[in-house]
Amino acid sequence: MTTPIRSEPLYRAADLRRIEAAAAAQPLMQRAGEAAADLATSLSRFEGGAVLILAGPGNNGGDAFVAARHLRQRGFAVSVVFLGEISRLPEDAAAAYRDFDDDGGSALEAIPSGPRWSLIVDGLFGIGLQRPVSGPFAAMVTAANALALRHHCPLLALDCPSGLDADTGRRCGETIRASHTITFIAGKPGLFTGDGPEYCGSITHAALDLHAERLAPPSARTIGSDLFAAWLRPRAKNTHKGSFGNAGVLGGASSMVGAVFLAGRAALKLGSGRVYLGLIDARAPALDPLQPELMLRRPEALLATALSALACGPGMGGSDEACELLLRACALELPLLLDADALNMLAREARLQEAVRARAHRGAVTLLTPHPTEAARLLAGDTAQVQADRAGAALELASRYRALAVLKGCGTIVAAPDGRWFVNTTGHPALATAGTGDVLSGMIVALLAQGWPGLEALLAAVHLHGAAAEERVASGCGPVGLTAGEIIDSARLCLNHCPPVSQPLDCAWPLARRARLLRSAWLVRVARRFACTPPCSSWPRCSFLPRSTRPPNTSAPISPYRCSSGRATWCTW
Ligand SMILES: NC(=O)C1=CN([C@@H]2O[C@H](COP(=O)(O)OP(=O)(O)OC[C@H]3O[C@@H](n4cnc5c(N)ncnc54)[C@H](OP(=O)(O)O)[C@@H]3O)[C@@H](O)[C@H]2O)[C@@H](O)CC1
Ligand SMILES: [K+]
Repeated sequence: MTTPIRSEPLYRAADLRRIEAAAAAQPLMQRAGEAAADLATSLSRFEGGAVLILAGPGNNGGDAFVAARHLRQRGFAVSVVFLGEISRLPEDAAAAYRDFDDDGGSALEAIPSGPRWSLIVDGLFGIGLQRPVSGPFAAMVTAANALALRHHCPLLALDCPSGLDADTGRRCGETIRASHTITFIAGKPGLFTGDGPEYCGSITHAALDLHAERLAPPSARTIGSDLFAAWLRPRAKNTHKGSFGNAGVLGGASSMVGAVFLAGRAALKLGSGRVYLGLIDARAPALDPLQPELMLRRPEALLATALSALACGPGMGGSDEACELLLRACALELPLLLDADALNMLAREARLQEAVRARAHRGAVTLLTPHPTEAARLLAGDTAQVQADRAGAALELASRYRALAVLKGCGTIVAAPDGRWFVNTTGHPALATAGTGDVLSGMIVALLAQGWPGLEALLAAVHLHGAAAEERVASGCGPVGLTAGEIIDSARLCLNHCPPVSQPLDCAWPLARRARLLRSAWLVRVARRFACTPPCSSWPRCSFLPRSTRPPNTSAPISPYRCSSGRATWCTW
């Protein structure tokens, strides 16, 4: 399993500007360029090989000039192609160019044809991208992508791939398809949602000696198990099935009964004490032979059952009967999850919308889990609009329906009506198959039934659902042909292996801070050993992952490179 342990802060460009302003006195561009050069050194296919660096007209180009100078000094054959006017460079970038020039470097106007590139570095645009990449910039992006493919060399993007909107994850014209991205100061939401994961490759974070959260509150967070670890309590000994809630699933119109079975099986295996299914199809079987623990009922009987939480929508259809059942479900005072057909009915029926909003007034939790097309229906827009700003769409859903909202897809977004939002970093394209949404609904309702709060249940289920797909693919079951039902056992495995809040994480920082205050070299050594994996020379400036929270059996390196200066040596994604 490669489940991220810690949630990380994410900043939109406007919020990052606040951090940059607060730290304006610090040589951030020098640190960014140096961290980029460190990573470039470890990525380059040949020591001292030919490195192509693209520099743009803003500060992203400045980072590129600093990196170029360092790489030249380390013996690489560096070619910098600069698109812009030197006289119009911003102040920091102009200084970076002068240093590069003074060091004997020169900027070219076109990509030289001779060398076999060992590495390509993209420093065209970062968070300052304003419009679609076109004209000579687009030609440069196309050429860089083609060269990286032809020369089988890594393509390293500085801060974010040029052409990718770092706020939204939307492609804006021609876009660099990076194999690696080094992102500065803090993560940006667009790297993790929409087109971001496809275009960023492997993401490394260089904090540039800043602690972003001390300078500005984050715009959002990635989902890590620390966000819900408090609810991962060991089961008490003196318990019984009644201690873990009654989950209900309502749906299963004619020819769509399987959706309810999938949700029900997932609810059972994610720990709900009892699971009841209400099937609309009058000819539905009375038993799930593969999961006889599930209790099948007529929908009316399900709504009369003492449930702890209810999911409505899997295979529900859109009949008048389904709509009436949904209205009755909305009147119940229990956590209510609406998915699939229930969302389509909600988009269509004003009285349902009223009923959902009324739940918020009564303090009843409602959760919506649309995919982008369902979200578009709920927002009376189109799918492209939703995908253009996934976080914006999820927040709008949460506020319009006064409900917790999940916008599914690559980099699932979880949004709360109070404006908080989260981006999931687990998952796999193997999930793009029928029934995986039903499984997610079952997982969520299981956690709700066990008494989890709505937001934590959503965060955990979304995170574990993605982790389960990764686990299935890693074990050879997929990506092609992975079925929704196969995810359920892995989700159970992931839940049972999910680490609760770790002690070292909580106690290492205070210990380390105290050590620094006391200037005790011995205590510092102890704190460092306790906290860092691997022990890191740049402590306490680096971020550390406690040994005990390292994902078991992970093949992914925690720290893919270690810089010679001991600066910015960490990667958490
Ligand atoms: N500030 C700091 O402290 C630090 C900043 N850092 C680095 O700076 C980056 C942000 O720098 P930035 O704000 O200068 O923006 P950047 O991404 O270089 O682009 C702006 C330029 O591009 C132009 N332009 C935009 N879109 C275009 C298009 N489609 N086609 C053509 N031109 C287009 C735009 O022109 P304009 O729109 O003004 O005409 C302007 O000239 C950040 O990502 C990080 O890498 C790090 O060093 C850490 C410290
Ligand atoms: K870039």
